[in-house]
Amino acid sequence: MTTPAAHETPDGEVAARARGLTKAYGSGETAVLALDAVDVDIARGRFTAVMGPSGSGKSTLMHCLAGLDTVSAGQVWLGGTEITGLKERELTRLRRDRIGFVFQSFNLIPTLTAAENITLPMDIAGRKPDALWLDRVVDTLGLRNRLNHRPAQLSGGQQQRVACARALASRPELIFADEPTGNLDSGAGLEVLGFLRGAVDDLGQTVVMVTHDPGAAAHSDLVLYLADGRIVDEMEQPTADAVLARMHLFTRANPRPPDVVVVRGRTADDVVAQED
Ligand SMILES: Nc1ncnc2c1ncn2[C@@H]1O[C@H](COP(=O)(O)OP(=O)(O)OP(=O)(O)O)[C@@H](O)[C@H]1O
Repeated sequence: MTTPAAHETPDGEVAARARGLTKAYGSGETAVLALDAVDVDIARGRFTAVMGPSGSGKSTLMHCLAGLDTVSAGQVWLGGTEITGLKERELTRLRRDRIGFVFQSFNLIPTLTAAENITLPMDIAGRKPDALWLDRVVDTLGLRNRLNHRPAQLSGGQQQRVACARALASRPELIFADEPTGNLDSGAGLEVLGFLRGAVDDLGQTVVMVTHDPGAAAHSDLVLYLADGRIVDEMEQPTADAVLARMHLFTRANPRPPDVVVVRGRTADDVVAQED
């Protein structure tokens, strides 16, 4: 590994960790506290969804965990590497070598074929893809017959599958997906979510997905709820109904969630019972 490890995290099962993660934009009266002393562990080999109202800090959390944004205070680790304090060049290398990204808008290069798009980050890095792994990724994502197509010749769902394959190609430690189904119809969205689920279950990958969609979050193992820059709740083994009920609880009963977590539970019935 080329990136210097400053401090080791105590737990090898954690793919990413933040302690006291604080991010403020601007200063003085116009300052915005996007993240307010967040502590979070992203478990290795799991699918974690991050939800919360618009402006709650979801993208900022993802960007800080991925080393795309600097932090105002606190520490972030990727695996055993503390990334807070790394120089931009080191961060660029770390992102390239150890993190995969899937964006809402696919971000494919229109002049390249699907195959070329998939291997582009590794080509830029001068790394040779592991052929067996790449084969497995291409087959898992059902792209075998589309490898010579350019993005314009592919449906939205197929383009996002190419983007997923690109994120997986280097077998990264962590994949961040920011609203990966936001530009897809529900059928194509379900397909992509199924593939992200498969990347965790069948390929042993770790996925963190930002989403507004309870149906998408239901594909994850764990939902983290952000509000006002803080993690205010979490839900294991979510269902779409339970996620929806929890969202309603925050927006209807507690537009500004309290300091402490007051509601835990899995089903809509649980939430209604506690509201009563
Ligand atoms: N570059 C920036 N400069 C100033 N303020 C910013 C910047 N980026 C984000 N913010 C502010 O930080 C807060 C958190 O933003 P963030 O984009 O993380 O929220 P989000 O939960 O991802 O929202 P959305 O669901 O709408 O994408 C918001 O108040 C936002 O206006």
